[in-house]
Amino acid sequence: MAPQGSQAELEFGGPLGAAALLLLLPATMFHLLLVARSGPARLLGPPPYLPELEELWRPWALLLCLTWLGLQAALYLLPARKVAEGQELKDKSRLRYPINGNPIYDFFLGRELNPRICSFDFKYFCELRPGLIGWVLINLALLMQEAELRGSPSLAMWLVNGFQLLYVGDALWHEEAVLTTMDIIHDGFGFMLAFGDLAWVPFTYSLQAQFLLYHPEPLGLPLASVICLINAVGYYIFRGANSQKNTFRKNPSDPRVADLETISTATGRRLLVSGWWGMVRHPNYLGDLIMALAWSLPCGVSHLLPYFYLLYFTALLVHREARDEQQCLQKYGLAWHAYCQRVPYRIVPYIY
Ligand SMILES: NC(=O)C1=CN([C@@H]2O[C@H](COP(=O)(O)OP(=O)(O)OC[C@H]3O[C@@H](n4cnc5c(N)ncnc54)[C@H](OP(=O)(O)O)[C@@H]3O)[C@@H](O)[C@H]2O)C=CC1
Ligand SMILES: CC(C)=CCC[C@@H](C)[C@H]1CC=C2C3=C(CC[C@@]21C)[C@@]1(C)CC[C@H](O)C(C)(C)[C@@H]1CC3
Repeated sequence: MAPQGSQAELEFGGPLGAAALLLLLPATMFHLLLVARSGPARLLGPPPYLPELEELWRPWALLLCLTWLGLQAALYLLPARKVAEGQELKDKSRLRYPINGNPIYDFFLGRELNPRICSFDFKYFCELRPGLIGWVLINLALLMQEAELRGSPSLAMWLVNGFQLLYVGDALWHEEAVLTTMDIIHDGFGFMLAFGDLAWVPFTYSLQAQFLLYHPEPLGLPLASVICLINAVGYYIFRGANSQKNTFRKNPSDPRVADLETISTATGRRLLVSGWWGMVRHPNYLGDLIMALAWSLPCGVSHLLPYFYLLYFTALLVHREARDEQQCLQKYGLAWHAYCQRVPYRIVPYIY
């Protein structure tokens, strides 16, 4: 988390940006859900209707959410699990004093870096399990609803379910890699991650399946094969890049990465300058974006709504890349400049 106090560099547009996002994120999520089930499914138009307040309050829905979190928390606490050591955190041994923190900014980004009760780590717990598995369950429910409605799920629905199941399965399989993300090391546990993990991910990441339930899209085998190929290329780049960096960070002399070219930094850590990380400075983002495209294509091109994820995700990754760049510049100084000269493109080769 950025140091607190007057010299702290504020991110996300500071308190004003944080206040805007506090309102915009829930509003966008409701808008998308209302629009997805309307006939015209117009992303940019007003919502077709606004539900009454009573419609938004169902005691059993709250009970369901709490049961879901409780179940995930119980599984998380199971004693039969591997204990992994995390990265050294940015706040190391420094004491922090709550002087003049901006309440809106702090509420959005969170003051506490890794809030825990005993061994229960709230941020780590929320980052993966309830939201990501919830997303797959919502997708599955929509697939079954389509089967009830139309006799069988459409090919487009199968593709969207399959691609996103692969993505979530991959995240859970490589669970330990989450410990090196900026969310765990750098960001506090505030509204952004709590809302992002528990509401935004399951409800907006399942938008394509929601759209398909109300707007069936006929899809032939040839086009479906091309879309599968696009997803496979994206996944290959995403997994290849993430695994290469994780292997290198764990053990630079691992035979799978030992031959790659690197540059030294003053911290003693080295930076990869060949392999995936010699192509662009964020090859994993490129793979993720290609997959995002493959998740939207089964929904056809008649509506913008199924492409919302691709648009939002592009903005999120461009912003995230800029934040990471800033942090790496602070960490590695001149060595980072040398890396940028050697690998000039950030995400898309020869374009960006
Ligand atoms: N679906 C979704 O909503 C989202 C998905 N993601 C995905 O999460 C994954 C993780 O992304 P993220 O946490 O942003 O960060 P990255 O996995 O890209 O990690 C960035 C860090 O990697 C290290 N690094 C950078 N360049 C090099 C290099 N050349 N050699 C060795 N190490 C290097 C640096 O840390 P250090 O040197 O300290 O190791 C840097 O801070 C990505 O695949 C991304 O696409 C991310 C956000 C949202
Ligand atoms: C502005 C806004 C909507 C903020 C919320 C952002 C969060 C939804 C994302 C921030 C980083 C994330 C990651 C994943 C999911 C989305 C959030 C929480 C992730 C768990 C998805 C699966 C990947 O394999 C991953 C584990 C690498 C990834 C980590 C980052």
